[in-house]
Amino acid sequence: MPEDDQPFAIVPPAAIRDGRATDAYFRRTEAALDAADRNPHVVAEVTASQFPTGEPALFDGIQDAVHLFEGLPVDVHALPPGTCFDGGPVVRIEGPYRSFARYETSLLGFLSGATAFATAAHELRRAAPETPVLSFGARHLHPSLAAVLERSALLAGLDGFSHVAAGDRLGREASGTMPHALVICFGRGEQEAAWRAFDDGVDPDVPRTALVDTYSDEVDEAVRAAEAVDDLGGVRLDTTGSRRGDFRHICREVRWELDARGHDDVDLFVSGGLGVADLRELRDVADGFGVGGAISNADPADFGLDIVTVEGEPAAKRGKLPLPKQVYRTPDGAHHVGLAHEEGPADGDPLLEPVVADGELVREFDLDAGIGRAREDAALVFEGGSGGEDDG
Ligand SMILES: O=P(O)(O)OC[C@H]1O[C@H](OP(=O)(O)OP(=O)(O)O)[C@H](O)[C@@H]1O
Repeated sequence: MPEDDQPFAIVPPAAIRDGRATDAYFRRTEAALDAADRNPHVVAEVTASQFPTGEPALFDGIQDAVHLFEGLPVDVHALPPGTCFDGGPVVRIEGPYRSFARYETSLLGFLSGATAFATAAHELRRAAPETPVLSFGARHLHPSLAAVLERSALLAGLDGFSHVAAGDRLGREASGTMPHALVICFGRGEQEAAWRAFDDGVDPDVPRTALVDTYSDEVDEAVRAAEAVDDLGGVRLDTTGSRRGDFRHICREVRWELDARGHDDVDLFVSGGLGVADLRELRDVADGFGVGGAISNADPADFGLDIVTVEGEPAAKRGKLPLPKQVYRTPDGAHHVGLAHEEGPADGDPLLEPVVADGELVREFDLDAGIGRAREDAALVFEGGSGGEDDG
Protein backbone atom coordinates (compact mmCIF):
# COMPACT_ATOMS: atom_id res chain seq x y z
CA MET A 1 0.00 0.00 0.00
CA PRO A 2 1.52 3.39 -0.92
CA GLU A 3 2.48 5.40 2.13
CA ASP A 4 0.07 8.27 1.47
CA ASP A 5 -2.94 5.91 1.45
CA GLN A 6 -2.54 5.38 5.17
CA PRO A 7 -0.75 7.92 7.32
CA PHE A 8 0.81 5.67 9.96
CA ALA A 9 3.97 3.61 9.66
CA ILE A 10 2.12 0.37 10.24
CA VAL A 11 2.76 -2.83 8.29
CA PRO A 12 -0.73 -3.85 7.13
CA PRO A 13 -2.24 -7.22 8.11
CA ALA A 14 -2.23 -8.33 4.46
CA ALA A 15 1.57 -8.07 4.36
CA ILE A 16 1.78 -10.23 7.48
CA ARG A 17 -0.60 -12.81 6.00
CA ASP A 18 1.24 -13.09 2.69
CA GLY A 19 4.70 -13.29 4.25
CA ARG A 20 6.06 -9.94 3.15
CA ALA A 21 6.48 -8.97 6.82
CA THR A 22 9.78 -10.84 6.81
CA ASP A 23 13.50 -10.29 6.99
CA ALA A 24 14.93 -9.96 3.48
CA TYR A 25 17.21 -12.97 3.87
CA PHE A 26 14.21 -15.29 3.82
CA ARG A 27 13.24 -13.91 0.39
CA ARG A 28 16.79 -14.66 -0.73
CA THR A 29 16.61 -18.13 0.78
CA GLU A 30 13.46 -18.77 -1.27
CA ALA A 31 15.22 -17.63 -4.43
CA ALA A 32 18.24 -19.82 -3.70
CA LEU A 33 16.11 -22.89 -2.92
CA ASP A 34 14.09 -22.32 -6.10
CA ALA A 35 17.25 -21.98 -8.17
CA ALA A 36 18.54 -25.28 -6.76
CA ASP A 37 15.11 -26.93 -7.01
CA ARG A 38 15.42 -27.81 -3.36
CA ASN A 39 12.61 -27.84 -0.79
CA PRO A 40 13.42 -30.28 2.02
CA HIS A 41 10.81 -31.64 4.38
CA VAL A 42 11.85 -30.35 7.80
CA VAL A 43 10.81 -30.13 11.39
CA ALA A 44 11.57 -26.78 13.00
CA GLU A 45 11.10 -25.69 16.61
CA VAL A 46 10.74 -22.35 18.35
CA THR A 47 12.57 -22.15 21.66
CA ALA A 48 13.66 -19.42 24.07
CA SER A 49 17.20 -19.67 25.34
CA GLN A 50 17.15 -16.87 27.93
CA PHE A 51 14.91 -16.44 30.95
CA PRO A 52 16.10 -13.13 32.39
CA THR A 53 14.26 -13.31 35.72
CA GLY A 54 15.31 -16.93 36.26
CA GLU A 55 11.66 -17.88 36.57
CA PRO A 56 9.34 -19.59 34.08
CA ALA A 57 7.76 -17.37 31.45
CA LEU A 58 4.07 -17.32 30.48
CA PHE A 59 3.51 -18.29 26.84
CA ASP A 60 1.26 -16.07 24.70
CA GLY A 61 0.80 -14.89 21.13
CA ILE A 62 0.15 -18.21 19.38
CA GLN A 63 -3.51 -17.13 18.87
CA ASP A 64 -2.25 -14.60 16.31
CA ALA A 65 0.73 -16.53 14.98
CA VAL A 66 -1.32 -19.56 14.06
CA HIS A 67 -3.01 -17.63 11.24
CA LEU A 68 0.33 -17.42 9.42
CA PHE A 69 0.06 -21.13 8.64
CA GLU A 70 -3.49 -21.22 7.29
CA GLY A 71 -3.50 -22.86 3.89
CA LEU A 72 0.16 -23.95 4.02
CA PRO A 73 1.14 -27.64 3.66
CA VAL A 74 2.35 -27.80 7.28
CA ASP A 75 1.44 -29.29 10.65
CA VAL A 76 2.02 -27.13 13.71
CA HIS A 77 2.04 -28.04 17.39
CA ALA A 78 2.23 -25.40 20.12
CA LEU A 79 1.86 -24.80 23.82
CA PRO A 80 -1.55 -23.37 24.65
CA PRO A 81 -1.56 -19.68 25.65
CA GLY A 82 -1.19 -19.40 29.41
CA THR A 83 1.35 -22.23 29.74
CA CYS A 84 4.38 -21.65 31.98
CA PHE A 85 7.67 -22.75 30.43
CA ASP A 86 11.35 -22.49 31.15
CA GLY A 87 12.89 -24.44 28.27
CA GLY A 88 12.12 -26.75 25.38
CA PRO A 89 10.07 -25.97 22.29
CA VAL A 90 6.97 -23.78 22.44
CA VAL A 91 6.07 -24.36 18.76
CA ARG A 92 6.94 -27.21 16.36
CA ILE A 93 6.38 -26.90 12.60
CA GLU A 94 6.62 -29.76 10.11
CA GLY A 95 6.46 -29.41 6.33
CA PRO A 96 8.41 -28.33 3.24
CA TYR A 97 10.78 -25.59 4.40
CA ARG A 98 10.19 -23.39 1.34
CA SER A 99 6.48 -23.17 2.26
CA PHE A 100 6.97 -21.47 5.64
CA ALA A 101 10.49 -19.95 5.63
CA ARG A 102 9.17 -16.42 5.03
CA TYR A 103 6.89 -16.54 8.09
CA GLU A 104 9.66 -16.95 10.68
CA THR A 105 10.06 -13.21 11.32
CA SER A 106 6.37 -12.61 12.01
CA LEU A 107 6.00 -15.85 13.96
CA LEU A 108 8.78 -14.91 16.38
CA GLY A 109 7.50 -11.35 16.61
CA PHE A 110 3.96 -12.43 17.50
CA LEU A 111 5.28 -14.70 20.25
CA SER A 112 8.06 -12.48 21.62
CA GLY A 113 6.00 -9.41 22.44
CA ALA A 114 2.93 -11.17 23.79
CA THR A 115 4.96 -13.59 25.92
CA ALA A 116 6.98 -10.71 27.35
CA PHE A 117 3.83 -8.77 28.32
CA ALA A 118 2.16 -11.87 29.77
CA THR A 119 5.25 -12.83 31.77
CA ALA A 120 5.67 -9.33 33.21
CA ALA A 121 1.96 -9.07 34.06
CA HIS A 122 2.08 -12.45 35.71
CA GLU A 123 4.97 -11.40 37.92
CA LEU A 124 2.84 -8.45 39.05
CA ARG A 125 -0.15 -10.74 39.58
CA ARG A 126 1.91 -12.92 41.91
CA ALA A 127 3.19 -9.86 43.75
CA ALA A 128 -0.35 -8.77 44.71
CA PRO A 129 -2.55 -11.84 44.29
CA GLU A 130 -5.51 -10.48 46.24
CA THR A 131 -5.54 -6.88 44.97
CA PRO A 132 -7.10 -5.65 41.70
CA VAL A 133 -4.41 -4.65 39.18
CA LEU A 134 -5.23 -2.77 35.97
CA SER A 135 -3.01 -2.49 32.89
CA PHE A 136 -2.27 1.18 32.11
CA GLY A 137 0.72 0.72 29.78
CA ALA A 138 -0.71 1.34 26.31
CA ARG A 139 0.69 4.88 26.35
CA HIS A 140 4.22 3.49 26.24
CA LEU A 141 3.62 1.38 23.12
CA HIS A 142 2.82 1.79 19.45
CA PRO A 143 -1.00 1.99 19.38
CA SER A 144 -1.29 -0.88 16.93
CA LEU A 145 -0.07 -3.20 19.72
CA ALA A 146 -2.57 -2.18 22.39
CA ALA A 147 -4.86 -5.19 22.00
CA VAL A 148 -1.88 -7.54 22.28
CA LEU A 149 -0.76 -5.80 25.47
CA GLU A 150 -4.19 -5.82 27.10
CA ARG A 151 -4.95 -9.40 26.07
CA SER A 152 -1.65 -10.58 27.58
CA ALA A 153 -2.37 -8.65 30.78
CA LEU A 154 -5.75 -10.36 31.09
CA LEU A 155 -4.28 -13.76 30.23
CA ALA A 156 -1.85 -13.32 33.12
CA GLY A 157 -4.75 -12.72 35.48
CA LEU A 158 -4.85 -8.93 35.74
CA ASP A 159 -8.28 -7.51 36.43
CA GLY A 160 -8.71 -4.94 33.68
CA PHE A 161 -7.07 -2.53 31.25
CA SER A 162 -7.38 1.04 30.06
CA HIS A 163 -7.28 1.00 26.24
CA VAL A 164 -10.65 1.57 24.58
CA ALA A 165 -9.88 0.21 21.08
CA ALA A 166 -8.16 -2.82 22.60
CA GLY A 167 -11.39 -3.40 24.48
CA ASP A 168 -13.33 -3.22 21.20
CA ARG A 169 -10.99 -5.82 19.71
CA LEU A 170 -11.22 -8.10 22.74
CA GLY A 171 -14.95 -7.65 23.32
CA ARG A 172 -14.33 -6.27 26.82
CA GLU A 173 -14.77 -2.87 28.31
CA ALA A 174 -11.85 -0.63 29.20
CA SER A 175 -11.76 0.89 32.68
CA GLY A 176 -10.12 3.97 34.13
CA THR A 177 -10.47 6.88 36.51
CA MET A 178 -9.59 10.45 35.50
CA PRO A 179 -6.38 12.14 34.29
CA HIS A 180 -4.69 15.14 35.90
CA ALA A 181 -5.71 17.04 32.78
CA LEU A 182 -9.36 16.98 33.90
CA VAL A 183 -8.52 18.46 37.30
CA ILE A 184 -6.24 21.06 35.75
CA CYS A 185 -9.00 22.12 33.33
CA PHE A 186 -10.94 23.34 36.38
CA GLY A 187 -7.93 24.97 38.04
CA ARG A 188 -6.13 25.13 41.36
CA GLY A 189 -8.57 25.25 44.27
CA GLU A 190 -11.41 23.99 42.06
CA GLN A 191 -10.76 20.26 42.41
CA GLU A 192 -14.29 19.74 43.78
CA ALA A 193 -15.70 21.11 40.52
CA ALA A 194 -13.65 18.59 38.53
CA TRP A 195 -14.66 15.63 40.72
CA ARG A 196 -18.33 16.67 40.62
CA ALA A 197 -18.21 17.17 36.82
CA PHE A 198 -16.92 13.62 36.50
CA ASP A 199 -19.75 12.42 38.73
CA ASP A 200 -22.29 14.36 36.67
CA GLY A 201 -20.98 13.47 33.25
CA VAL A 202 -19.80 9.89 33.33
CA ASP A 203 -22.05 6.83 32.97
CA PRO A 204 -23.56 5.83 36.30
CA ASP A 205 -22.05 2.33 36.13
CA VAL A 206 -18.47 3.72 36.10
CA PRO A 207 -16.92 3.69 39.59
CA ARG A 208 -16.38 7.19 40.96
CA THR A 209 -12.66 7.38 41.67
CA ALA A 210 -11.19 10.84 42.25
CA LEU A 211 -7.58 11.67 41.46
CA VAL A 212 -6.29 13.38 44.61
CA ASP A 213 -2.68 14.41 44.07
CA THR A 214 -2.88 17.21 41.52
CA TYR A 215 -2.41 20.41 43.53
CA SER A 216 -2.20 19.75 47.22
CA ASP A 217 -1.57 17.19 49.89
CA GLU A 218 -3.07 13.75 49.23
CA VAL A 219 -4.79 13.55 52.63
CA ASP A 220 -6.34 16.98 52.12
CA GLU A 221 -7.60 16.20 48.60
CA ALA A 222 -8.79 12.69 49.53
CA VAL A 223 -10.94 13.99 52.38
CA ARG A 224 -12.26 16.85 50.22
CA ALA A 225 -13.15 14.41 47.41
CA ALA A 226 -14.96 12.09 49.82
CA GLU A 227 -16.97 15.04 51.09
CA ALA A 228 -17.63 16.53 47.63
CA VAL A 229 -18.98 13.45 45.84
CA ASP A 230 -21.82 11.37 47.26
CA ASP A 231 -21.00 7.68 47.17
CA LEU A 232 -17.39 8.24 46.12
CA GLY A 233 -15.99 4.81 45.28
CA GLY A 234 -12.33 5.58 45.65
CA VAL A 235 -9.43 7.95 45.46
CA ARG A 236 -6.37 7.53 43.27
CA LEU A 237 -2.86 8.52 44.33
CA ASP A 238 -0.47 8.94 41.39
CA THR A 239 1.98 11.09 43.34
CA THR A 240 4.96 12.18 41.25
CA GLY A 241 8.22 10.49 42.21
CA SER A 242 9.89 13.74 43.29
CA ARG A 243 7.06 14.36 45.80
CA ARG A 244 6.60 10.81 46.95
CA GLY A 245 8.80 10.48 50.03
CA ASP A 246 7.58 7.49 52.02
CA PHE A 247 4.76 6.48 49.71
CA ARG A 248 3.61 3.59 51.89
CA HIS A 249 3.26 6.01 54.78
CA ILE A 250 1.33 8.48 52.61
CA CYS A 251 -1.10 5.70 51.67
CA ARG A 252 -1.54 4.68 55.31
CA GLU A 253 -2.12 8.28 56.32
CA VAL A 254 -4.79 8.76 53.63
CA ARG A 255 -6.48 5.55 54.72
CA TRP A 256 -6.39 6.61 58.38
CA GLU A 257 -7.81 10.06 57.73
CA LEU A 258 -10.58 8.75 55.48
CA ASP A 259 -11.54 6.11 58.06
CA ALA A 260 -11.44 8.66 60.86
CA ARG A 261 -14.03 10.74 59.00
CA GLY A 262 -16.36 7.83 58.29
CA HIS A 263 -15.18 7.23 54.71
CA ASP A 264 -13.95 3.70 55.24
CA ASP A 265 -15.95 2.65 52.16
CA VAL A 266 -13.72 4.81 49.92
CA ASP A 267 -11.05 2.64 48.30
CA LEU A 268 -7.43 3.65 47.82
CA PHE A 269 -6.15 3.14 44.27
CA VAL A 270 -2.45 3.67 43.54
CA SER A 271 -0.54 4.18 40.26
CA GLY A 272 2.52 5.78 38.71
CA GLY A 273 5.76 3.95 37.92
CA LEU A 274 4.87 0.92 40.03
CA GLY A 275 6.73 -2.38 39.71
CA VAL A 276 6.78 -5.77 41.38
CA ALA A 277 8.55 -4.54 44.52
CA ASP A 278 6.07 -1.64 44.92
CA LEU A 279 3.09 -3.96 44.70
CA ARG A 280 4.58 -6.19 47.39
CA GLU A 281 5.22 -3.17 49.59
CA LEU A 282 1.82 -1.56 49.12
CA ARG A 283 -0.53 -4.51 48.68
CA ASP A 284 -1.81 -4.39 52.25
CA VAL A 285 -2.53 -0.64 52.16
CA ALA A 286 -3.89 -0.28 48.60
CA ASP A 287 -7.23 -1.54 47.29
CA GLY A 288 -6.09 -1.45 43.67
CA PHE A 289 -3.15 -0.70 41.40
CA GLY A 290 -2.69 0.76 37.93
CA VAL A 291 0.52 -0.47 36.31
CA GLY A 292 1.87 0.56 32.91
CA GLY A 293 5.54 0.44 32.09
CA ALA A 294 6.27 -2.59 34.24
CA ILE A 295 4.21 -4.56 31.69
CA SER A 296 4.57 -2.69 28.41
CA ASN A 297 8.32 -2.06 28.75
CA ALA A 298 9.17 -5.74 29.25
CA ASP A 299 12.04 -6.95 27.09
CA PRO A 300 10.84 -9.18 24.23
CA ALA A 301 11.09 -12.89 24.95
CA ASP A 302 14.18 -14.34 23.30
CA PHE A 303 12.60 -16.78 20.86
CA GLY A 304 14.43 -18.33 17.92
CA LEU A 305 13.44 -20.90 15.28
CA ASP A 306 15.73 -23.83 14.46
CA ILE A 307 15.48 -26.73 12.04
CA VAL A 308 15.83 -30.03 13.95
CA THR A 309 15.35 -32.60 11.14
CA VAL A 310 15.85 -32.57 7.38
CA GLU A 311 14.09 -35.35 5.45
CA GLY A 312 13.63 -37.20 8.75
CA GLU A 313 17.33 -37.10 9.67
CA PRO A 314 18.65 -35.25 12.75
CA ALA A 315 19.87 -31.77 11.85
CA ALA A 316 20.75 -28.68 13.86
CA LYS A 317 23.23 -25.87 14.03
CA ARG A 318 25.95 -26.02 16.67
CA GLY A 319 24.65 -25.45 20.18
CA LYS A 320 21.11 -26.59 19.34
CA LEU A 321 19.57 -30.00 20.02
CA PRO A 322 18.39 -31.94 16.94
CA LEU A 323 15.22 -34.05 16.61
CA PRO A 324 11.64 -33.13 17.47
CA LYS A 325 10.84 -32.77 21.14
CA GLN A 326 7.82 -32.89 23.39
CA VAL A 327 7.45 -31.09 26.70
CA TYR A 328 5.52 -32.48 29.66
CA ARG A 329 3.99 -31.10 32.83
CA THR A 330 4.17 -33.48 35.79
CA PRO A 331 1.88 -33.19 38.83
CA ASP A 332 4.68 -31.60 40.89
CA GLY A 333 4.71 -28.68 38.42
CA ALA A 334 8.00 -29.64 36.76
CA HIS A 335 8.62 -29.03 33.04
CA HIS A 336 10.22 -32.03 31.28
CA VAL A 337 11.71 -31.94 27.78
CA GLY A 338 12.15 -35.23 25.90
CA LEU A 339 12.36 -36.62 22.39
CA ALA A 340 8.93 -36.65 20.73
CA HIS A 341 9.32 -40.25 19.50
CA GLU A 342 10.09 -41.58 22.99
CA GLU A 343 7.80 -42.16 25.95
CA GLY A 344 7.51 -39.19 28.29
CA PRO A 345 7.24 -39.35 32.08
CA ALA A 346 4.46 -41.79 33.07
CA ASP A 347 2.61 -39.08 35.01
CA GLY A 348 3.39 -36.25 32.56
CA ASP A 349 0.88 -34.35 30.42
CA PRO A 350 2.26 -33.54 26.95
CA LEU A 351 2.02 -29.79 26.46
CA LEU A 352 2.63 -29.30 22.73
CA GLU A 353 -0.75 -29.83 21.07
CA PRO A 354 -1.90 -29.68 17.44
CA VAL A 355 -2.94 -26.21 16.30
CA VAL A 356 -2.64 -26.58 12.51
CA ALA A 357 -3.07 -29.81 10.50
CA ASP A 358 -2.12 -29.58 6.83
CA GLY A 359 -2.91 -25.87 6.80
CA GLU A 360 -6.24 -26.16 8.66
CA LEU A 361 -6.64 -24.47 12.04
CA VAL A 362 -7.64 -27.25 14.42
CA ARG A 363 -7.77 -25.37 17.70
CA GLU A 364 -9.84 -22.43 18.87
CA PHE A 365 -8.43 -19.90 21.29
CA ASP A 366 -10.71 -18.44 23.90
CA LEU A 367 -9.37 -15.76 26.23
CA ASP A 368 -11.31 -16.95 29.27
CA ALA A 369 -10.02 -20.47 28.72
CA GLY A 370 -6.49 -19.08 28.47
CA ILE A 371 -6.92 -17.12 31.69
CA GLY A 372 -8.07 -20.28 33.45
CA ARG A 373 -5.19 -22.27 32.02
CA ALA A 374 -2.66 -19.66 33.16
CA ARG A 375 -4.11 -19.66 36.66
CA GLU A 376 -4.05 -23.45 36.95
CA ASP A 377 -0.66 -23.97 35.35
CA ALA A 378 0.93 -21.22 37.43
CA ALA A 379 -0.50 -22.75 40.62
CA LEU A 380 1.23 -26.02 39.69
CA VAL A 381 4.50 -24.48 38.54
CA PHE A 382 4.98 -21.72 41.11
CA GLU A 383 3.29 -23.19 44.15
CA GLY A 384 3.51 -26.90 43.45
CA GLY A 385 -0.27 -26.99 43.07
CA SER A 386 -1.08 -25.31 46.39
CA GLY A 387 -2.30 -22.08 44.74
CA GLY A 388 -0.85 -20.07 47.64
CA GLU A 389 0.46 -16.52 47.68
CA ASP A 390 3.97 -15.63 46.57
CA ASP A 391 5.71 -13.75 49.32
CA GLY A 392 8.68 -12.94 47.18
O1 LIG B 1 3.82 4.87 35.30
P1 LIG B 1 3.19 3.69 34.66
O2 LIG B 1 3.17 2.48 35.53
O3 LIG B 1 3.70 3.41 33.31
O4 LIG B 1 1.62 4.01 34.52
C1 LIG B 1 1.03 4.60 33.46
C2 LIG B 1 0.56 5.95 33.81
O5 LIG B 1 -0.56 5.94 34.66
C3 LIG B 1 -0.51 7.08 35.46
O6 LIG B 1 -0.87 8.21 34.75
P2 LIG B 1 -2.07 9.22 34.95
O7 LIG B 1 -3.31 8.58 34.49
O8 LIG B 1 -2.09 9.79 36.30
O9 LIG B 1 -1.59 10.23 33.86
P3 LIG B 1 -1.64 11.80 33.77
O10 LIG B 1 -0.55 12.30 34.68
O11 LIG B 1 -1.41 12.01 32.32
O12 LIG B 1 -2.98 12.21 34.24
C4 LIG B 1 0.95 7.16 35.78
O13 LIG B 1 1.33 8.43 36.21
C5 LIG B 1 1.59 6.80 34.52
O14 LIG B 1 1.92 7.92 33.76
